[in-house]
Amino acid sequence: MSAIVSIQNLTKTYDNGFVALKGVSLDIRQGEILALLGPNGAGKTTMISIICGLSMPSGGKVMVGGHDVVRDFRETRKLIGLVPQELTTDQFETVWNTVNFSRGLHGGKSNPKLIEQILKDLSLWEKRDNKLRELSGGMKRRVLIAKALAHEPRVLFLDEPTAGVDVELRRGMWSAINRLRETGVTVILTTHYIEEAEEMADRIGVINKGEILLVEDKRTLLNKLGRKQLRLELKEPVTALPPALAELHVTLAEEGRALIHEYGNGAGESRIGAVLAAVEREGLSISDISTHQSSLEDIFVSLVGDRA
Ligand SMILES: Nc1ncnc2c1ncn2[C@@H]1O[C@H](COP(=O)(O)OP(=O)(O)OP(=O)(O)O)[C@@H](O)[C@H]1O
Repeated sequence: MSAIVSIQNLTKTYDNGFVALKGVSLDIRQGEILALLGPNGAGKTTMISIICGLSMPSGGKVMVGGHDVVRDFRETRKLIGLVPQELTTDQFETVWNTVNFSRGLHGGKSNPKLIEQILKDLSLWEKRDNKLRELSGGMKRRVLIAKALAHEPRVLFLDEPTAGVDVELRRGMWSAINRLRETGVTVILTTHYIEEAEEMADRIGVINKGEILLVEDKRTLLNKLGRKQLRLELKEPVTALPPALAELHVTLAEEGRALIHEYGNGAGESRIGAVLAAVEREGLSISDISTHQSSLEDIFVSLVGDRA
């Protein structure tokens, strides 16, 4: 897949001397959903603002659809839709007018059929004649997405699309965003909800203190860094771990009432069979067995420390 957004060695130093981006390089692939995770102040908004031409880079280069975001600002802006966190448009305007006007603002020819489709996709069609102030918070957020889509961008940036939105609506927005991807739009979203990244993203980028810590295919990331844990509850607690089990990297937990065996790519080959056979040989009785796989959240916390 070719890169629709190419970021090379991007730096940003604010006027007060604060270095918000320290040489970020990243290729965003045509048609993917990329989730950018990072704690507060990591530099996500700074990076998006530069890509969207709202802020000047201090160094490095950003290309969108083959155009330089500084030199060819008009060209790149046409290709980009940005969904900010807050709705700043006229609250007394209707949904239809707000979205339709947004298309005109970007120089697009009137296209009522397209606006109708966007509103239907985002489940806003029934509300098209309502004023924005009459909508719920979740609906207002969807109006923001509709506005950004009205000029048919090829790349859509969503800054915290579901912050403060209830679980049901969040799921609705996820499916709306997935439908967008099916139409070939590249989606970059920032989120604090790890679950959102886990659910939606093809790739995950982790940014911290102005640096990209990693960008990885979601499945690869979970396989590479995710650990699995086998847990055996013992009927009778033991005071010491039999050497045969210690050799298999089994540890004792809960004051001798449980045995833990870590495996998975991050912790070497699985030797579950050998562990179970050794438990049997040692004459230990098991009352329960469970396994646990570390989540994206575990991985994220281990990458950026407790600032997540
Ligand atoms: N205009 C500015 N002048 C000086 N420093 C700034 C300015 N704007 C942002 N910063 C600083 O740059 C850093 C990165 O901010 P940015 O908004 O990009 O982070 P973020 O990852 O989007 O955070 P959040 O998750 O809280 O939205 C922060 O430490 C912030 O205080």
